Amino acid sequence: MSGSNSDSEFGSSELKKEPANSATSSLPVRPGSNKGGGGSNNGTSAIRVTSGSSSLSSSYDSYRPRSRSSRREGKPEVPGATSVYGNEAQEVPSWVKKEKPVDKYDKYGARPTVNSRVGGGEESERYSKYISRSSTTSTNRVKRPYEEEEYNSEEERRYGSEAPENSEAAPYSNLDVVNQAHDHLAHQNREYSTFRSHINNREERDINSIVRTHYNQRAHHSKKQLRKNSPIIKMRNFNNAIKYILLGNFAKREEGSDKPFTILDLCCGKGGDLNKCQFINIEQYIGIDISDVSVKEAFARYSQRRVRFRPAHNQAPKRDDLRFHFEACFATGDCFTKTVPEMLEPNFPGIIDKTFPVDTVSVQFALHYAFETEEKVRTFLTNVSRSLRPGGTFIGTIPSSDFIRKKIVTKSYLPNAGDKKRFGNSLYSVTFDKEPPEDGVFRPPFGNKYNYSLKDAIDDVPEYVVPFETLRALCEDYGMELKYKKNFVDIFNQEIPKYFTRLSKNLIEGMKRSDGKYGAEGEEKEAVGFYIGFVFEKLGS
Ligand SMILES: C[S@@+](CC[C@H](N)C(=O)[O-])C[C@H]1O[C@@H](n2cnc3c(N)ncnc32)[C@H](O)[C@@H]1O
Repeated sequence: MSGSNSDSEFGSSELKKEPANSATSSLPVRPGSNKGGGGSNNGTSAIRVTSGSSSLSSSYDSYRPRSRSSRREGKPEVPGATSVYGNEAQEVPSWVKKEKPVDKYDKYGARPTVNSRVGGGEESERYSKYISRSSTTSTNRVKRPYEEEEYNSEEERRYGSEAPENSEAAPYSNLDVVNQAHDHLAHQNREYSTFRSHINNREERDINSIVRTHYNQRAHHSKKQLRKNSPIIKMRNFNNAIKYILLGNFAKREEGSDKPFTILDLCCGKGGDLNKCQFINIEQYIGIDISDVSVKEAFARYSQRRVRFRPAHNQAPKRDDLRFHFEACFATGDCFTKTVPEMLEPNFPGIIDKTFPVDTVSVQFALHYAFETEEKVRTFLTNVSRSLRPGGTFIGTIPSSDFIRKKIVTKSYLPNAGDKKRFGNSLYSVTFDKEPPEDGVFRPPFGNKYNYSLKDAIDDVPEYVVPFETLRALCEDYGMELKYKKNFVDIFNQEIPKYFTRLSKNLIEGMKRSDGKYGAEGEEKEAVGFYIGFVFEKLGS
């Protein structure tokens, strides 16, 4: 069973439930399984969400942070806000200048223009101090007027076809069909098809290629399935509850500050945490992921739940429970080899000056992909640390190295794994690439690969052990101090009483156990116990 967990699940009789929290009850949220598959290039691309007008300048306006929140109304704009990313960005953010639209922005929703810059160009040098090697950056710029259509159900808006095997994505090519007519009744009646990825020549591919292809395929697949029919729906709900709790407890706006409450979601997947961001009332969201299909899905989710009617000038926004009340932008990029400015600035000029530092950096179910090399982890932590304000929090979920060590030390391996060592159950499995060390302590701490499978979510994808003490020591190097670390089952048991009445009814009921209590049980409990949540705080003042 899981690493550390106590066994006191939260009993249904212990608390009286209240109606679902409006912020969490509409769109289904996805657990740590936001996937999508077949990638495009290694560079960056982005989607900016506009405030409803089709003009370019108004899309820039939508990122104006200090003019949108009612509690900030009347406060002047501060165009040259200080940024931890230093003086690299333009002195006057270009998006303040209201430039005339140019032709390349006219084809909303169509396949975007791709600009490629080879390392050594002006852009890569500009940020070179954040990363040791020169980089190759390509950008896809696309702008799309925000959706005003409403959907009767999540299914109604789904679209697209299966990502072909090895698809090296057609970025954003489906944006123009997100509203296509869809027979959602037929969709609901269809049998659930469990996800399996189709990746050729795995052995010859690097991790980025496998991960991107996998998550692109996953994103395509899940668009055609009813989430509630997933065989791991309870685990998804449980994982989501954990993320609500972590973000709810540790993502905070700066006390006494009039800056917008901002979250940077690195490896954001399909935007499964947008609902959680609404739940904690953020004001700005920035999501980046290497899977372009996932990013496109995140954008679609956001734009379909965005505030539908902008309030008349100077009026407070109407609280429409079905809509997100924060600004958002999305970009495609490799968070482990590229810097945040490299990934954002080409598409959102001035964003670093204007929006950073942020209050929280979130990395959910993804940091294990970085532990292939120390360099990737350091690049990632540079991104985290430089993006955070002092006192800001770095919140994440990762596989537990304690859990893995226990499995190794107790030799709790499954049979039938050939000459490899494998542990797990019918829901999840971990197969070590090489013979694991007998004491379960991996030396050196990077590059310790295993293949992870989770039914209907992750199909034999390479991951790397994250030795927690290594992560802690590295975070300290980057000026971040550990505040919290706990196994998922313990987090749930300790925190759910506080959240039971705040989370949506669907989410809570979706965690009901066979004994009438709430939480994970049986094989699911072991599968969720594989993970821990952590919080680091950025030091300084
Ligand atoms: C398990 S999913 C989690 C998604 C999301 N954070 C959530 O909790 O729902 C892992 C995500 O990490 C992304 N990812 C993996 N390697 C990445 C990289 N180098 N840069 C950016 N994203 C990456 C994948 O594309 C995928 O969307």
